[in-house]
Amino acid sequence: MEQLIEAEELLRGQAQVWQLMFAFADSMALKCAVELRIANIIHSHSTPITLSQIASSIDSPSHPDIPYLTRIMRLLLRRKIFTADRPSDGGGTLYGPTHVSRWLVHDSDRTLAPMLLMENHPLTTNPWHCFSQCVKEGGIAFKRANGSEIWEFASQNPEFNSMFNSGMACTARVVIRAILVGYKNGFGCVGSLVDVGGGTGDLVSEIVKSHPHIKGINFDLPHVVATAPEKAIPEKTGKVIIVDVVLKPEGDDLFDDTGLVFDLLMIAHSSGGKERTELEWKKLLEEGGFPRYNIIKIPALTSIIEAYPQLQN
Ligand SMILES: C[S@@+](CC[C@H](N)C(=O)[O-])C[C@H]1O[C@@H](n2cnc3c(N)ncnc32)[C@H](O)[C@@H]1O
Repeated sequence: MEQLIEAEELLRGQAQVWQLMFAFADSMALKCAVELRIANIIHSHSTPITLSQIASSIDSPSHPDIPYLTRIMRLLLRRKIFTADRPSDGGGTLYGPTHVSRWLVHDSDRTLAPMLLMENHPLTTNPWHCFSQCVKEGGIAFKRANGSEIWEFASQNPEFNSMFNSGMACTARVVIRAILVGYKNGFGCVGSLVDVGGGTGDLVSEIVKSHPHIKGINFDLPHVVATAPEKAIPEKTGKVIIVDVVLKPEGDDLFDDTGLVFDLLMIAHSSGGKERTELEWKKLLEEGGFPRYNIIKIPALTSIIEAYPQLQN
C-alpha cells in the first residue's frame, strides 16, 4: 500500500515538474493572442464567433494558418481565457469573451495588453535566464543580459523606452482605479503631490483630476519626462504615499502569489530593487526617518503605505 502511495505521489510530482517546466507556454500563447488582437476581435462582436471569423479579422498580409490558430486557441480555451460553444447542429466552435480576455483588449481603459507585450519581449525575458549567475556572482540581471542597466538602456533605445512606458502606463491606469476607491480619504489633506518615478504621469494626473485641489508633479528621468522638480514633505502635514506590493510569502489572497513573482521581476529588471514584507517596509521607513506608517489594502496587486516623517521638537 505504502509503495502504491509513493508511486502515486511520484507521478504527481512528475506531472508538476512538466507543468512548471512549460509554464512559459501560457505566457507565449497569451502573447500570441495579444499580438493578433484576438481579444479585440472577439469583444467587438455581440455574440461568440467562429474561428474563420477570427482568422479573417487578423491583420496579416497572407491568410492566417488555421491549424496553428486552432491549436493556440485550444490552449487558451483550456486556460479559460475565452469560452467555447459547440453548437448542437455540428457547426464549428464559437469563441466568446470572458472577464479574463477583457484585460487583453488593446486601447481600453482596463487593459494589461501593453504590459504583457513588454514583459514577454526578449529584452525583458532574457534577464530571467541570468538568475543562477546572479546568485553565484551577484550583479544586475538586466545588465548581464542586455549590456546596461534598465534606465540607461531605456534612455538609449527609444523603442524599448516607449514599450516600457506603455506597459507601466497601462498598469498605472489599472492601479489608479483601486487607489481612488480604496484611498478616498487619503488625499483630502494633501496640497501637493509628487509622483516619484511616476513614468508618463498617468497616475498623478488621474489623482489631480478627481482631487482638483492637489498640485500634482510627475517626477521621472529626463527621457521619460522633461522636468525634475525637487521633492519636499512638510513636517506636520506631509506624508509619503507609497503604492507598492506588501509581500505575504505564505498568504493566499488574490495577488499574494503574483507578489512573489514581482519580487523576482525586480531581480530580473531592476538594479537592486525588491518587493518587501511589512517588516521590511517598517525597517526601510524607520531608517528613512518615517517611523509611523499605515498600510491600506486596496483592490489591487499593490497596497498603499502612508508614511509620516519624524516630528522635530
Ligand atoms: C517601474 S517604473 C514605475 C512607473 C510608474 N510609477 C508606474 O507605476 O506605472 C519606475 C520609474 O522610475 C523611473 N526612475 C528610475 N530611476 C529614477 C530616478 N533616479 N529618478 C527619477 N525617476 C526614476 C523610471 O524612469 C520609471 O519610469
